[in-house]
Amino acid sequence: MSGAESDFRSGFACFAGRPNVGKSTLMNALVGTKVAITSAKPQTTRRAIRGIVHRPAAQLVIVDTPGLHRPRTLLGERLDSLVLSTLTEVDVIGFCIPATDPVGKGDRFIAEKLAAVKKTPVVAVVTKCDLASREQIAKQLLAVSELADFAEIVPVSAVSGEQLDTVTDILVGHLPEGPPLYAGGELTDEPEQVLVAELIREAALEGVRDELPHSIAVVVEEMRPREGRDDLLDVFAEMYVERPSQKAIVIGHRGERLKDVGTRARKQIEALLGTRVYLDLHIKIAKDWQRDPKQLRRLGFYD
Ligand SMILES: Nc1nc2c(ncn2[C@@H]2O[C@H](COP(=O)(O)OP(=O)(O)OP(=O)(O)O)[C@@H](O)[C@H]2O)c(=O)[nH]1
Repeated sequence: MSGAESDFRSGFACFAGRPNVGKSTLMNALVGTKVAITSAKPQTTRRAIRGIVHRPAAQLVIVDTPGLHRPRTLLGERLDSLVLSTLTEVDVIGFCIPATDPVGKGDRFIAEKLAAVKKTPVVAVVTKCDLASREQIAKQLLAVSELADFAEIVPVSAVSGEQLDTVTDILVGHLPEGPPLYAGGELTDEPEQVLVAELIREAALEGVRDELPHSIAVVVEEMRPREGRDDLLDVFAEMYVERPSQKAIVIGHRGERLKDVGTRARKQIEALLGTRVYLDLHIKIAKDWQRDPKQLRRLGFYD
């Protein structure tokens, strides 16, 4: 490795914190205008990626933390392996606490959970500082310092942009040395429907990748909030295989496999979009779609 390469740092960060503390806004502000929710996954990491911060000497990949965003799952029995594995897989955790609210029970609860993930350093990020006075910020920094033993504490405002670079620098400081995980151009700006389709395809391929390496395509026909419910998104998707024998594999004995695929895909989609999802998934046979230009276009593979 050359000297320049060995100075390069790359790795993963995630943000935790109570709802509404400004995690999404901060992530988007750090990533800049090129916000990309992408499901691209390096190596074995299977997390939804929020965005990638490119620096001359570093690449910071911000991943979503399902569960720790939402009190329902946080307080429920679902502070489960998914959340914990995300927390242990990242190189640094940003714990967001707003400057505007007193430190409370919810913050303490999350702080304890984060402290239990001993392996991963936690940086406390005091958000929304544009809404607080200097004294308020100073007091909050002190209160936060008493909450747990953080690697660092940094005040920031995603809205005014104050200290955004500092937050990035601090997070990057906790990344290991290593080459970029993504090429600059690899950062896609794909629409959500494409990402959702990709998550369903991934779930369908699990366990049958060898049998059906390239034969599954997924198209999300429609995504819309359930009428009268602002917490539920209906996702209508079609999965295409090339032959009846493949359909049988995907469906599995008594439909068990398809049910599993639906459940796993739904969880991933919920984590990506941060909302509850009803997934309506059907399988269709598109005979030899890989060799048919018209079908390829329909399935989203353009020349
Ligand atoms: N003034 C100000 N408002 C902010 C800032 N960051 C976030 N907000 C606002 O706070 C609200 C919540 O922000 P989000 O980024 O959605 O918070 P979140 O933590 O991702 O929320 P959940 O998705 O519910 O977990 C939004 O109305 C934001 O516009 C900030 O730095 N300054």
